[in-house]
Amino acid sequence: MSSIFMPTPSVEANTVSPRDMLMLRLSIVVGGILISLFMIGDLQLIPPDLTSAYTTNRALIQLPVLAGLLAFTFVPQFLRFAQTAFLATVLSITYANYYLIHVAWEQAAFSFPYEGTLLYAFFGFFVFGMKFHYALTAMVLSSLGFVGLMLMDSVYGERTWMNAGFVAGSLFVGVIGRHRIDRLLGQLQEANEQLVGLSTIDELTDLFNRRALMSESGRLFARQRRSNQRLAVLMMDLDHFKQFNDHYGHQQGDQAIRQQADIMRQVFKRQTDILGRYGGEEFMAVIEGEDADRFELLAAEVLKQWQDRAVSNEDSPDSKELSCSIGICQGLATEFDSIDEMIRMADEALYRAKKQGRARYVMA
Ligand SMILES: Nc1nc2c(ncn2[C@@H]2O[C@H](COP(=O)(O)OP(=O)(O)OP(=O)(O)O)[C@@H](O)[C@H]2O)c(=O)[nH]1
Repeated sequence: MSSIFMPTPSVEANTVSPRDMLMLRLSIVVGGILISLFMIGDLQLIPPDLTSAYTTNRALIQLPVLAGLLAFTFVPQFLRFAQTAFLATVLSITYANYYLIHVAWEQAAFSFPYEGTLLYAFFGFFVFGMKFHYALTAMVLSSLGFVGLMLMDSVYGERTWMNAGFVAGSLFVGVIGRHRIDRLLGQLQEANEQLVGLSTIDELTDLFNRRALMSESGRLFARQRRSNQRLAVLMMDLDHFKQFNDHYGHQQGDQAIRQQADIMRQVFKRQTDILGRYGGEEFMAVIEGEDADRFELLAAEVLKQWQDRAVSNEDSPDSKELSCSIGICQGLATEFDSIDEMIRMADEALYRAKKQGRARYVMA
């Protein structure tokens, strides 16, 4: 879950799904509704001479602060400053509430309830999803503000310091809860990344495995088709690899497979190039490009890299050095039905390369 509102350590706060954004806006509106509902209840309870101060505080400070946050969510830079905005919002409405407690005490000796402090902070911690450090800052500043208020006005009589302790203690529990959630989300994200790695990467070569290769190349094909661009599928297969394996052993065979992967990484360097192990000693590269010549040059470079390495293959009936054969299918994506068709044609070209004597490439 890559969201700024349910943050994870490795995710920067610059991407968020439209659904998360909608949920955030809805929660701000719900916060506004809650404050409005409190107003209806409070106005029945507070002394009449406090009505004006109370209404001004709620309607002209607290609700506009929430409205400001809501408006800010529509600003393009919001994601960069979301956490700061949450902190500022929580502190603004909390301190507005402190002011209300102060005014109620001063004007009418009325002990206005303090529980809003907890509700506002918890709303920030768990509904907005404030990160741990922001939640900690909110806790410290809210607690200090409350203690300052209690030093100024003994609003709750002999329960004053008990209430102050209750506020600070509750906020502390909230912050610890936030910390645990952040840690668990971080662990979840890590496990998720490992699982994605395991399910997409071939262990021996670190290239894409067949499943990932198929889905990534299908995606590239669709993209090239939409923009009527060219792409190529190169199927590569080590020559007489059975003899190599039988002669040098399976571990050396694995080493040769890794070498093929290294060669591919050296030759196909573009970020958009999709490289994978199709199975056994068969490999595939799916690449985009402007002209067919480039694809041939790349295939020739793979062959040359094997020549340069001069890895012996004693028992090979042809050349005594390890080589690979390549089948290429290239063209505008719109000329093909699917990536599967291109793979099939590249495979047929590979078969012809084998038939024609191996250590070469053949165009479909
Ligand atoms: N060491 C090792 N060998 C593998 C692996 N996967 C497949 N092989 C071996 O690759 C060999 C493939 O043999 P064949 O399909 O007969 O192909 P070839 O001998 O390369 O012959 P041509 O493709 O016609 O040139 C088999 O001996 C497999 O055991 C692997 O992961 N590691």
